[in-house]
Amino acid sequence: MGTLLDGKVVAASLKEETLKAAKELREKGIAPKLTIVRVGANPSDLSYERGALKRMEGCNIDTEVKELPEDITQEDFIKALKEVNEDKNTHGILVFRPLPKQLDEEVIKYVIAPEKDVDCFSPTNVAKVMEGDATGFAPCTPTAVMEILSYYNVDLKGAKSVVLGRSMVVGKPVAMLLLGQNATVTITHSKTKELPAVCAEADVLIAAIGRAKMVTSDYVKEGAVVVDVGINVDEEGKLCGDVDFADVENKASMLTPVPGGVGSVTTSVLAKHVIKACTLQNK
Ligand SMILES: Nc1nc(=O)c2c([nH]1)NC[C@@H]1CN(c3ccc(C(=O)N[C@@H](CCC(=O)O)C(=O)O)cc3)C=[N+]21
Repeated sequence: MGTLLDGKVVAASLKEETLKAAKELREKGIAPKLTIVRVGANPSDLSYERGALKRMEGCNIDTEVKELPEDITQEDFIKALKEVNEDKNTHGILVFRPLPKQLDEEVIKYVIAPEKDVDCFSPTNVAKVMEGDATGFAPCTPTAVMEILSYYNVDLKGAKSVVLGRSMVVGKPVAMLLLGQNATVTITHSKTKELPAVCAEADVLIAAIGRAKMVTSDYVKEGAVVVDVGINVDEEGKLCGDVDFADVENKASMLTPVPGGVGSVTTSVLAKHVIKACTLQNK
């Protein structure tokens, strides 16, 4: 079988860098802090929150969770978010999404302070991802994909990369990040004609379609690098990716597992972004 791209190893390497940077900030009397804004108590938000809080603790980053009622009005939500924007002790803000439907994300995304927006909610940061402007914050999950590829020295220059999925949280931004590393990028989705054949041309395949085990060996070229961004639940109620691991593992040269792949690096990227935000705010 191919090489397992182990997210835990990549996460540990990122944590080392982040801890060192946190220590240096604290020596200057600055305590890096992430504030999480959560509306209600959605299980997938809570699951990410648990992982994020644990990771921040391990990286010596302070945290606060601003828990808001499920039925909060748009006006009250904006007021609460502005308070976090203005909190001098908060350097990074993570707003769990999607927000409940009475809240209009198309309006709220302009409210979050771009310099504290560590998961790319603000259009300012979305634009910076498009422009390849490193002063911004790309979303944490696509950045985790890039960290894994970089850690394992996957050469992206000129590589044929295919992104399966076009969401604003993964597909589109990861395509821009790959392009930034000089990959040749194709974005595919559920309407793509001859989808398996298009994916099977990829040297590097990023699966972010959100359908359990959809990517079988007929989507994969012999020797391809396959990164699985999916977090789904299978028939047995177990966590699984978009890739049918058992079917693909002997065809791919490198492959991420789920769990233990991209998902386990995402919170380390979040921590890295909080440190970056804190450093930039104290220049
Ligand atoms: N602005 C924003 N950004 C997000 O990234 C975001 C969000 N809002 N809202 C909620 C969803 C949900 N989400 C999860 C991530 C990992 C696990 C998860 O299960 N992680 C496993 C690891 C999985 C693995 O290893 O692949 C763990 O932490 O142990 C769950 C949920 C992020 N989200």
